[in-house]
Amino acid sequence: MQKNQIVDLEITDLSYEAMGVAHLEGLTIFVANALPGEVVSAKILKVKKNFAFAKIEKIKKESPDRINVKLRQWVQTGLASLAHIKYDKQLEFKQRQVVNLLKKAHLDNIEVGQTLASPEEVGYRNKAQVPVRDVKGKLDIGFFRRHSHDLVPLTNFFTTDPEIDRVLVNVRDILRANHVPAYDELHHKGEVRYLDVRRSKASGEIMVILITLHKDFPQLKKVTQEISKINGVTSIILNHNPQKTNVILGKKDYLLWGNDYIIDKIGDVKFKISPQSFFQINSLQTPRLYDLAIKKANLQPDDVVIDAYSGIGTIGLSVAKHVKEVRGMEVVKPAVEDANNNARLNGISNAKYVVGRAEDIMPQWASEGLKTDVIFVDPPRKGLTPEFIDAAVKTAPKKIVYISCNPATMVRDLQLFQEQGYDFKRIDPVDMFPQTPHVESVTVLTKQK
Ligand SMILES: C[S@@+](CC[C@H](N)C(=O)[O-])C[C@H]1O[C@@H](n2cnc3c(N)ncnc32)[C@H](O)[C@@H]1O
Repeated sequence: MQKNQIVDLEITDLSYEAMGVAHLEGLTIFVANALPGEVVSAKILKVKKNFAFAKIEKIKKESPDRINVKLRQWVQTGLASLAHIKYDKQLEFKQRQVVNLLKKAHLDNIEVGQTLASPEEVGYRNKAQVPVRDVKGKLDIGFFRRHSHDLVPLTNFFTTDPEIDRVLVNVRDILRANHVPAYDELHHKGEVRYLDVRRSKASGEIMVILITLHKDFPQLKKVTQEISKINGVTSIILNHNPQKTNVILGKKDYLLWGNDYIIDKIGDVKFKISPQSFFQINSLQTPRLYDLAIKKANLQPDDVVIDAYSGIGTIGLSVAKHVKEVRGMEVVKPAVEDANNNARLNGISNAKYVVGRAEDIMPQWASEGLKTDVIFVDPPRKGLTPEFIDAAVKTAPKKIVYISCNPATMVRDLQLFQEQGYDFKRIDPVDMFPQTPHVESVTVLTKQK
C-alpha cells in the first residue's frame, strides 16, 4: 500500500478518537469521518508498519446513522468530531468505549450503564477558549485544523453557548477596529494569542480573558472600554503569556475591568469562579453527574468525606451539609481560594480545602492517622497515581467514588484499587461533551469485608 493510492474500504468500527476503522492487506486503516457499515473510496495519506491513515474521496454506501453537518469545519477541526453521527449513536459509541476497555482488561463481568444523555446536545459549553491569528491579513478567531496550527475561521462554535459566540465575535470586531495585531507564532510577536470567554447560565455573568504576549499594548485601554460595553460582560481579565509555548494560559492574570470572578450555581450552591479555576463546562449536565455520584456514595451524617482534585470545591460543597466533615485538595492555588471562599459564601463551616498535589497531600493525611468514610476523586485525564491510591486505601474509606474524564486511565486505576481490597460492579457513562468523543463516567468502589 502506498501514499496517495485510492482504495475501496469497508468500515467495521470506530476508534476511540472517532475515526472509521477498516482492514486491508494486513493493515488497520483509520479513515477520518467514516462510519461503521459504510463503504468508502479513500485516499491513503500515511502508511506506517501496522497501520495507515486515509481520507474519504467518496462514500459508496452511506450509514443510516450519518448526519449532514451544517459546517464541515466543525468536524474538520476536531471541535465536534462526532457531529456527523446521530446523537443516540454517539451515546452508544461512548458506552462501547468503556465496554471495550473493560474487555481488554479481562473485566467482562462489569456492567456498563447506558450513557446518560446531555439535556443540551449543542450550545452546551459555558466556556470557549479560541485561538486568535492573522488570516489573509486580518485578525481572526476560529479553531485549529486537526493536528496543526492552521486557523480555520469560525463565528459559530456549535457546542458553545450562543451567547459566548456573540461575545467572541464582538471582541474580534473590537480588536480589528483598533488594529490590535494577532499573535504570530512563527516570529513570536504580535499581541492577542487566545480569547477565553466564560458565561454563567445561572447569573448571566460573562468573563472575557484576553491572553496576550505583552502585559500592556497601546490599544489596551480603549479595547477594554469597548469590551466592557458588550451586553452581559461583568469581568475583563488580561492573562499574560510571554512564553514561546503551546500552553495556552500564562501564569499571571491582571484585572482590567469589573470583577475578577463570575458567579455560577450548581443545584442550590453558589460558586465564585476565578479565571484559572476549573469549572465543569456543561452547566445543565453537571448537577446530574454530581447527583449520580452523590447517590452512589450513600452518605451518612457522621461521614468524613474527601473531595480530591477538587477544583473550586463543587463536589465537596454540594455534600457538606449532609456529612460531618469535608476535606479537599487541589493543585491550582486560586481554585483552592475559590473553594474556601465558596464554603463561606454558602454558609458552610465544615469544609476545608488545601493547596497541593493530591499524591502528596493524601499520603500526608494518611500518615497523620486520618480515617475517612467516602473519597470522591475527579482527576484530570492522566488519572490517579499509585501513591495517591495507596494513601487513600490507608484511610480505610467504605466507598471511593471515581468520576473520570478518561476511561483508559480510570480502568487502570480501578484495577489498582481492586488489588487493595476494593471492588466495583458497574460503570455509568455520562455525556458531558456531546458531539465530541470524550467519555465521562462514574464508578463506585466498595471496601470488601
Ligand atoms: C477534572 S477537574 C475536576 C474538578 C472538580 N472536581 C469539578 O468537578 O469541578 C480536575 C482538577 O484536578 C486538578 N489537578 C490536576 N492535577 C492535580 C494534582 N496532581 N493534584 C491535585 N489536583 C490536581 C486540576 O487543576 C482540576 O481542577
